[in-house]
Amino acid sequence: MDAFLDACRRAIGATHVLTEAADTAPYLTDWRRRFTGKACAVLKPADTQELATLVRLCNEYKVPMVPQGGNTGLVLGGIPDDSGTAAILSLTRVNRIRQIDPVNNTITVEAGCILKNIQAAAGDAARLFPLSLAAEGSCTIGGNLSTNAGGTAVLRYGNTRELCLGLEVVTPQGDIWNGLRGLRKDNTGYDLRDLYIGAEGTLGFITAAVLKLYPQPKAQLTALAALRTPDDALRLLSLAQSHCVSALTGFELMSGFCLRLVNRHFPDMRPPFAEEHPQYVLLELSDSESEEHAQTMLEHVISTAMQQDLIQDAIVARSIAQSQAIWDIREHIPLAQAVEGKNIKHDVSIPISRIGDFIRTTDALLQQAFPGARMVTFGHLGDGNLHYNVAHPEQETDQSFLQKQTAVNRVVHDSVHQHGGSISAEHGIGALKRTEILRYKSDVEMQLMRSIKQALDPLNLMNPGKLI
Ligand SMILES: O=C(O)CC[C@@H](O)C(=O)O
Ligand SMILES: [Zn+2]
Repeated sequence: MDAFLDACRRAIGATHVLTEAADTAPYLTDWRRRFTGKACAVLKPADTQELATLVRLCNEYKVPMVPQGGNTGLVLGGIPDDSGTAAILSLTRVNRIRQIDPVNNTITVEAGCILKNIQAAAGDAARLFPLSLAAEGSCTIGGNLSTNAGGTAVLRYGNTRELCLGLEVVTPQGDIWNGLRGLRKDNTGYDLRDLYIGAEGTLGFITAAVLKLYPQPKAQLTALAALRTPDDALRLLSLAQSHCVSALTGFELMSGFCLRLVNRHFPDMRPPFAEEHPQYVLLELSDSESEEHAQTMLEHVISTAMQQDLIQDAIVARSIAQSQAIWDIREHIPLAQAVEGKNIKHDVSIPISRIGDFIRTTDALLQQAFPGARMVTFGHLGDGNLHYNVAHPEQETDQSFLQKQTAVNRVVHDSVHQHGGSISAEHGIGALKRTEILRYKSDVEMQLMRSIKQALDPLNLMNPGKLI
């Protein structure tokens, strides 16, 4: 191990090879503090070349590698196991914006770029990079690509996969594949780009990407509606989609319990309604014409929904500050959950038409099996993606409830499966869901995935113990 670390120090400079406990600690525990792993070192290369050199060294010394970006993941995809054999390859210094091409509507960025910085660079060029999620101030695009992250604008712009035109990747052997093509059409063989996106670093490490840019909308409007049931929210979704078509860029469902949690832990944040309601929906419109046009569309949707008794109350933000206040409530749900205690997360997708039935059935099954369990149900309803998280009963501690994780997962994931859904919509599989997918994917599908892994990474050094 000493020889390996010395070689790493020669390759990237001793200050970028972290081995002291105080230096490595922030890289070893996940954001939710569910698990602390061990590593022989945290290696911080400056660029693709240095990363490739480190990967070659890891091959030579047979050191497993765990890639890490902003460490905001929710499924333990960027945390090593507790054997202490792996090296963490932190991409945070590989963070340049290489190029913006406003005519091609593309931006070329390195994996360690923080998402918010990419949005800002696009904004400076009068363009929009639409990927948006609560962790955008610290998550990195390499992690977004490796998990095929979703977020709050997938309804209109798609997930990270759909925003990516090309990749640069360091292969498991330490070669550099330059696939940084900014092409919208390219039918020249297997789509390696799509193979690497969502592979969670198990097939190689993404070091840079060409991303799509869009025109900036002329106006953005946010509204918050109060409703009785998820089924009413689905009817509202149909209404808003048929009236606003592609101008509807966000449609987020939040249960009354989610907003009570936010208010409990962030007392300034509460929905601006006189009474509490069972469900809420945040709608966002991005309009290419004008503020007035957006206003007219949104008011039409809301008044029609009120006439049809789909919504009980609603507020349309009149300023950027009001819009931000509504988004703040939504974005604080993950934070409020973290303060409340460690819950059992399920990031699921269900055919949109079956979501009402999924929530009703699964709530009842859980209440029967785990009386007092509290469902924190929210998410990107327009994408059929629910965060169906289960928090401990008030009379039980979170640690004691976590012991029941496998049994809780069984109820929820079996129900997801029965409703034709997926057990990971946007967070990935990581170490946390790795055994779960074995239950729901066919043997044929798992065997195809294993064959790909074996062909590309025969030594199993790339993020071992994750996904597959
Ligand atoms: O806390 C969660 O379960 C979801 C986090 C994130 O995907 C979100 O939509 O805010
Ligand atoms: Zn989400």
